[in-house]
Amino acid sequence: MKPSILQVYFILGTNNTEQDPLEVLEEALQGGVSLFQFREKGKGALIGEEKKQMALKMKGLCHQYDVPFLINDDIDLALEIGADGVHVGQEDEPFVQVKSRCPDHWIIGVSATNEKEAIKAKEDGADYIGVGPIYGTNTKEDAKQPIGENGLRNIREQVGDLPIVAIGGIKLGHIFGLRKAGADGVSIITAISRSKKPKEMAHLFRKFAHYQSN
Ligand SMILES: Cc1ncc(COP(=O)(O)OP(=O)(O)O)c(N)n1
Ligand SMILES: Cc1ncsc1CCOP(=O)(O)O
Ligand SMILES: [Mg+2]
Repeated sequence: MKPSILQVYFILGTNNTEQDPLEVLEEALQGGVSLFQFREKGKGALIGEEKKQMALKMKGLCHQYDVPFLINDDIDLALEIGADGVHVGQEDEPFVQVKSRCPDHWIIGVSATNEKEAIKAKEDGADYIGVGPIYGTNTKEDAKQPIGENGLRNIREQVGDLPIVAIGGIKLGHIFGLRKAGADGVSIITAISRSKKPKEMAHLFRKFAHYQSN
């Protein structure tokens, strides 16, 4: 997997916006997000057939824009609808088991909050790690204490060139510091999903991320 695919990694669930989630996703894709994760959990989250239908619509949109479509946590759904990958955390189905169930070409990401988790994910063969929360976030109810840019830097020092995406409370102005601390990209929910202009916001994230990488 090319690390540049992580440049602007947008995550969305239906409860992360007051707008039509499919419109928000399409705008974000038009703005230039490079990777997408469907993360349907928490209050009012869709389940069963409704969740599946939403996932299928989101996958269709992502593919129209040539953006890989990943699913958070729900490996069964990802396999059923033919996603392009999955993301799992430390409390989810173990990575090694997930890897053995999924096609070789899939992108499989793992969360890491500290150096030990990051090193283990690298040894296990994760395609990338989602490192955070970097800053405070209201989006994830069970989020750990923020690790800051120093925490990210320490993890980068331990994992060599393993692709890293930073996550948690990220706003546009954070990109430069995060790239400097070793992130290949940023993973965002609120800054795009609750923006009045998701397309413009996604475009700015892409522009900044791209500028920094050149
Ligand atoms: C890119 C990325 N990084 C981290 C996470 C968090 O995963 P997890 O710790 O399993 O928490 P939930 O998102 O499942 O609540 C992520 N989803 N994506
Ligand atoms: C899923 C997740 N994992 C760590 S923080 C977080 C939430 C990120 O959302 P936001 O960009 O709104 O802070
Ligand atoms: Mg999870």
